[in-house]
Amino acid sequence: MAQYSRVSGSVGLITLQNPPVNALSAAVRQGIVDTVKRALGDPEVKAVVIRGQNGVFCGGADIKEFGTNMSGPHLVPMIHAIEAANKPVVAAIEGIALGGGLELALGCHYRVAHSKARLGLPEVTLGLLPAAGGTQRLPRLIGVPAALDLITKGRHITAAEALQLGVVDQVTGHGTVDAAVKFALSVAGKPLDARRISTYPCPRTSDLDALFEGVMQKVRQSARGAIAPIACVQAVRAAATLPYLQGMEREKELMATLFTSGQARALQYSFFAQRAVGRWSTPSGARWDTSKPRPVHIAAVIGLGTMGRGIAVALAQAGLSVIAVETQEKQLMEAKQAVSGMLERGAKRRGVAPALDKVSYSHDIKAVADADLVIEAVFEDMALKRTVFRQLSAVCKPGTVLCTNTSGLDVEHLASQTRNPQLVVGMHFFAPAHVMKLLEVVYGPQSSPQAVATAMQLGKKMGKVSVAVGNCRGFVGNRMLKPYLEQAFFLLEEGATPELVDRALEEFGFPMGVFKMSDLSGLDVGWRVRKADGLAEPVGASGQPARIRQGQRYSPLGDLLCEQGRFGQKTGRGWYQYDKSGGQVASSDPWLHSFLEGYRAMHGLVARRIDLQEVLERCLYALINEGFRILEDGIVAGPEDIDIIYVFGYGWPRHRGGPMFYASMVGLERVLERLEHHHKAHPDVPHLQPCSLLRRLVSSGSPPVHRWREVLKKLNSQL
Ligand SMILES: CCCCCC/C=C/CC(=O)SCCNC(=O)CCNC(=O)[C@H](O)C(C)(C)COP(=O)(O)OP(=O)(O)OC[C@H]1O[C@@H](n2cnc3c(N)ncnc32)[C@H](O)[C@@H]1OP(=O)(O)O
Repeated sequence: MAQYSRVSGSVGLITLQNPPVNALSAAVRQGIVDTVKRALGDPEVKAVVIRGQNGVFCGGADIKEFGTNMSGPHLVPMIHAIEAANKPVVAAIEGIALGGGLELALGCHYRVAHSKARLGLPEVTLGLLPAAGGTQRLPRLIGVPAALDLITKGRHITAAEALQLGVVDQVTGHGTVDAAVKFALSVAGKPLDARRISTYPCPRTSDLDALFEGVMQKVRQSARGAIAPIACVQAVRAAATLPYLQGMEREKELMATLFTSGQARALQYSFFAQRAVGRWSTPSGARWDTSKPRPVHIAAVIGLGTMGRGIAVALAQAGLSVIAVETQEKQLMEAKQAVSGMLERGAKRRGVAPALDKVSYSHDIKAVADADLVIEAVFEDMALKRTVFRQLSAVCKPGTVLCTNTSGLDVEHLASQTRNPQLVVGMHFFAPAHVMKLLEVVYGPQSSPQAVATAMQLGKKMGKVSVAVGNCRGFVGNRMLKPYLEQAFFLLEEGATPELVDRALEEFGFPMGVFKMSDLSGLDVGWRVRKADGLAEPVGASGQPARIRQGQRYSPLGDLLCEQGRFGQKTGRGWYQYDKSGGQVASSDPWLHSFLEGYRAMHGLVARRIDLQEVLERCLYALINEGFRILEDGIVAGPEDIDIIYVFGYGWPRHRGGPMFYASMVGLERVLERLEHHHKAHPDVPHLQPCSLLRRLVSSGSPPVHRWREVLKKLNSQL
């Protein structure tokens, strides 16, 4: 809706009303059309101001309407009518002007913004382009290079940057609407021809072809298969080379292709999934809206290795007082230097003062006595963690929430070491912890709703996307990673190379294939875990055959590489070779290929031709199958949790929505059929055996992913 009033005698004031972000729903668009008509038809009105209710100008088109039968007036003619008006129209921008919201403002003759407002055309992040004239007006207003930067990245800018670029005409630190009304009165009656952006020629840029070629190349590289950024470049090119109306036609054509694409559906799903994970619930009935978090002012970190340092930085940057504990004096000194450096670099990037005084350091665990919450980040060793939790339980004040940053060990077991197991949860950060957005908050059967709520809220404060998950080996992300890695190893045994497997996954959209990723994170990490699990014993030591362990097919390839000291990038050798220890550019390693040949020969394996499709099916469907098991086990509340974990923590391409969304796009029947096929070929691989939830979903008619929660509830109630 839009409300109309008259202010200061001769200014028509239009207020968009659609909380929380005044999205341009059909009702709002109709309201704008009606109120603009009214203002223009009122002889007493000399100028018009458009604002949004509750200090928010407009968050753009109503995303919830996409995929429905959209009714109501179209944005493009509505904005044209505003631009063509014979009375000045001023946008009063408070809060945000995003997407269609900014396009509406660009249709106005003037823009006045509050200093705290943020503006942008983020459509590309939803798999779209600014199709209400944004790709045609913005380059005409601020030039092609700046417009390309904003439109292809979907970057939000501050009011100060908007003023500098020429997107807005005035910035105010006080009442934006008052300033806009005053502005409107000052321009009433003045000619408007020079204020209609669509009539501007696009500012000339030297060597346009070279500019677009360069940008297109960069965009293709970073898009990893996403089509919207490419369409954005094409649309801006139309602005630079065609008359306005033809450019608008091109914008419409490109948008039509994007609008119905699977990628746009995936990205819009991801937008809502990211918000859905904040409305967490646990099987015991704890919920985001009924569980009250404890206030956390002082947080402590135990163990200042790579993870602990990153966590301390993230906590300090979020404004908490941090007690950083490392028992080894030398490592404490090194950590102090490293943390200070990270804080300084981060502050420089963000243009703020470094929060150095927020962190205090100690080698004594008793220093955490006053902390409201403690995050243990010591070496991934259960015995060590047990000791730390017993100590924490003894030294911390009553009510302190105790968290472990384990990446997969049993949170419940750690809780059992303490006097108050209900106050124990997992906070599984991803490296580097001050950069990566994902946080898995792991609740055990005894974790109190308050402890879960406290960790979830702290994650939010730290700028993380936090997902509440149940306690199981590897939680969600690493549990699903296991079958994925296992398939990659098996494919090598059967004839693939690391290069082939990585190519398939990178062409799918992962930033790095599984073997390059393994080289980056260190092969020794998984080796240690497999040794602890009694899997990675040298052949003969266990009396087990090399390729069968604990009754299942096993590939010792990773262990054999580790036995050779090939730990990946850090040793300059792994699945690839690097120019030096710590080198980052992977190149194919002839040694590895002859090693694989020798391995196959020793085990009587005959290499066969494996294509990219088989790599994708084996690796991704095995991972997805585990996702269904996780849903079946009630480890997460819905598929959105899994998808967000994979997009934010494991490099799953966002334009493919996440593994569970992808499965629903491929078609559950197809995923089931291919898993059955691969399981038949490899009956000794339990991870390829389709999980019963997948079968049940297929029997229920393969409902779309947004209906799985409901179907899951129904299926569970029938058990
Ligand atoms: C074929 C031709 C069709 C023509 C279509 C014309 C195309 C126009 C292009 C567009 O305008 S696309 C939309 C562009 N806008 C955006 O991408 C903004 C998306 N929103 C955000 O980035 C953030 O929500 C925010 C606005 C910065 C606010 O962030 P904040 O953290 O403060 O709150 P949230 O939790 O994110 O959001 C609160 C609440 O509002 C819902 N919401 C936000 N934006 C929209 C929107 N544009 N449409 C509908 N709903 C929106 C959000 O989902 C939250 O609600 P929920 O119930 O908690 O999910």
